[in-house]
Amino acid sequence: MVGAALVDDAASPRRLLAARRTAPPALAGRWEFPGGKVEPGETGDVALVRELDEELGIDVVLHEELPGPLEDGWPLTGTATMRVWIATTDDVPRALQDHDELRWVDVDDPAAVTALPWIPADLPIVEALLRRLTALRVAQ
Ligand SMILES: Nc1nc2c([nH]c(=O)n2[C@H]2C[C@H](O)[C@@H](COP(=O)(O)OP(=O)(O)OP(=O)(O)O)O2)c(=O)[nH]1
Repeated sequence: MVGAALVDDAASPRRLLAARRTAPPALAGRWEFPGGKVEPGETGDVALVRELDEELGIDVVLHEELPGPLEDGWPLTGTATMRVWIATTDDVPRALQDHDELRWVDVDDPAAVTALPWIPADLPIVEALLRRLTALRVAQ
């Protein structure tokens, strides 16, 4: 799997896009990083650019990857893993597929961000991401 931490500005991120899933029933209503499955023959970055076009109707630029504890990024449930990239877009994301709500959340309010009902496997990713985004801001 691949997912995007879509932010308003790669150098000085203030807002992060969370997306609320519509399916399957066990995950509907939970927030996640937009993205999906890498198809045969695709690299992860190519798959992520395609998924964001399909799901949100946006062209994205991928910036750094958020390193996870595994070679393939972050553990999800079962044996699945997800690589996550910080991404930006000049377009306005729309919930075209797989989501019923998109929300720009405030990176400076980590308690509010982590209080959203994320897919449980995403919470460690969200926490590491917030630390990384804060570090990028401080470096400015
Ligand atoms: N997209 C995404 N999937 C996640 C996250 N966290 C997490 O556990 N998952 C799981 C949920 C699903 O079982 C799987 C991704 O499935 P998906 O429906 O988004 O991707 P897909 O490419 O198979 O589906 P589709 O776009 O063809 O509909 O990974 C996350 O942050 N983003």
